[in-house]
Amino acid sequence: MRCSGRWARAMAILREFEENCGTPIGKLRQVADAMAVEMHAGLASEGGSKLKMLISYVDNLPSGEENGLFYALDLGGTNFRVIRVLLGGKDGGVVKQEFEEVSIPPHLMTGSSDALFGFIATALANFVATESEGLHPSPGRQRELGFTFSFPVRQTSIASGNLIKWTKGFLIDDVVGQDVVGELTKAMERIGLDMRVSALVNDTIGTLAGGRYHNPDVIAAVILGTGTNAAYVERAQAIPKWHGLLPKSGEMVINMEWGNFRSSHLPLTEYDQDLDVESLNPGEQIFEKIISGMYLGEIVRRVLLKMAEEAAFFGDIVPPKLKIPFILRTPHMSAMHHDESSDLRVVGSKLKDILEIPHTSLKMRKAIVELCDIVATRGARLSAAGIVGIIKKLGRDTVKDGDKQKSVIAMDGGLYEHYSKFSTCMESTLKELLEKKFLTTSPLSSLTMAQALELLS
Ligand SMILES: Nc1ncnc2c1ncn2[C@@H]1O[C@H](COP(=O)(O)OP(=O)(O)O)[C@@H](O)[C@H]1O
Ligand SMILES: O=P(O)(O)OC[C@H]1O[C@@H](O)[C@H](O)[C@@H](O)[C@@H]1O
Repeated sequence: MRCSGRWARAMAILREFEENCGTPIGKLRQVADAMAVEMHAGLASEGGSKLKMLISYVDNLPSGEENGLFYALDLGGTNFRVIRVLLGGKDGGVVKQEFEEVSIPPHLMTGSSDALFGFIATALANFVATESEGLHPSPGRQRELGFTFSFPVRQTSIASGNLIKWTKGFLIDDVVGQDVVGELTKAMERIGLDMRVSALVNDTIGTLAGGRYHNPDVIAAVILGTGTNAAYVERAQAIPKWHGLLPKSGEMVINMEWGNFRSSHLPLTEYDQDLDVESLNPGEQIFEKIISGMYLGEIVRRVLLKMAEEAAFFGDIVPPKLKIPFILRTPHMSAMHHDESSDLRVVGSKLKDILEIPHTSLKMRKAIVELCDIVATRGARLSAAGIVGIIKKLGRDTVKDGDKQKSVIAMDGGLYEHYSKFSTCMESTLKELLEKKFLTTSPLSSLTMAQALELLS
C-alpha cells in the first residue's frame, strides 16, 4: 500500500508537470502571434520589446561567388571553434576548409576578460601556425578574421560592437559594455598575432550568411545549441528605429535575440521559475531557459528531484547527486529519450553513471523517458511557434495562388543537430501550424505552406 501510495504521488507530480507544459495548437498560435508583435515593437524603438532586434550592419549577404582565404572564430556557449576556409568563387565553392573545436574551460566563463580573450588569441595563433600548403594568404596580405560571437552585442559597425550582457553560463563583468573586437585585438597584439577582425557577427547571422551562400531562398536562421536565438532579413524601410543611411540592398539582417522573448502564453512551470531564480541571469532569457540545450536536462533533474523528495521515487533516501544543479546534461537526457532497448538499459546506465542510482525498475525507467519527452516536446513545439512568428511578421505565412515563393530557414546548433526527437517534433509542429493556417486561406495554391517552408541544416 505504502509503495502504491508513493507511486501514485510520483505519477501525480508527473501528470501535473505534463499538464503545465502543454502546448496545444491554439497556444502555439498565440505564441507565434506574440513573437510577431514583439518583433514589430523591438524594431520601432530601442527597449520597445524584450526582443532587442539588434541591427547587425550586415546588409549584403553572400552570393556564393566569393573567393579567397578566410579565417573565422566562433565563441559559443559551450564550444570554441577556429576555422579557415578557401573559397573558390562562382564555380569553385568551398575549395578547402580546416577547423578545430575545443570545449571552453568553465573557469574562463566566469573569470576575466584578459583570461578569456587571451585563451582565444592563443588558440587562434596555434591554428594559424598549422597552415598547410595552398592555404596561405597572398604575399603581403594581412590575414582577415570573421568573429562569430554568440552573445547579445550592440553593433556599432560591421566590425565593432559592445557586449550588452552575458547569457548561458558566462558572467565576466569587465567585458560588459566593452567592444569585444577591441578586447580580442588587444589580446592578439599581446601575443604578436597579426590579424584584422573584418567582421563581428552573432552566430545566428553567421548561420544565415552560410545558408544564403548555398541557397538564395534563405531568409532566416535559428540556433538551437547551448542557447537559442534567431536572425532574419528585414526590409531596411521596416526598421523605424534605424536612422542610418539606407543600404543599397534595401535589406538589413536583424539579430532578434529571441531567447529573451517572454509572453503570458508561454507554458511556464514552478520548475522553470526556480531554475530562473537560481540562474546567473534571473528574469532574463526565459524563452531560452525552456527550449535550449543548456537547460533541458536541468529541468528533467528538477522534476526528478521533486518526485524523489515528495514521493520517494528512488526510495527513502534522496540520491545525493540528484541535488547537484546541471549534473544531468541534455546529451544525457537525449540518450535516455532515444533508448530503444526493451529493458531501457541506457536509461539504467545513465542513472547509475551520472546520478549514482544503481537500481531502477522498468516502470521507473519508462516514467523517466516520458518525463524527457514532455520537456523536449515543449521545447520543440515552442521553437516551431517562434519560427512561425518570424514567417508571419514577414507576411510569408500564406502562399498566394500560383506563387512559387520559398522560405528557407537555416538551422544550426548541437541540440537541433543531435537531438533527433527534438528536431523531428519541431518540424512536424511547423507543418501542423502552417498547414492548418494554409487550409483556412487559399486551398488552391500550387504550394502548400509546408512545402513553401524548408529547413536547411
Ligand atoms: N547528443 C546531444 N543530444 C542533445 N543535445 C546535445 C547533444 N550534443 C550537444 N547537445 C547540445 O548542444 C549544445 C552545444 O551546441 P553547439 O552548437 O555545438 O555549441 P555552442 O552552443 O557552444 O555553439 C550543448 O550545450 C548541448 O546542450
Ligand atoms: O551557439 P549558442 O552558444 O547556442 O548561442 C545561441 C544564442 O545564445 C544566446 O544566449 C545568445 O544571447 C545569442 O546571442 C546566441 O545566438
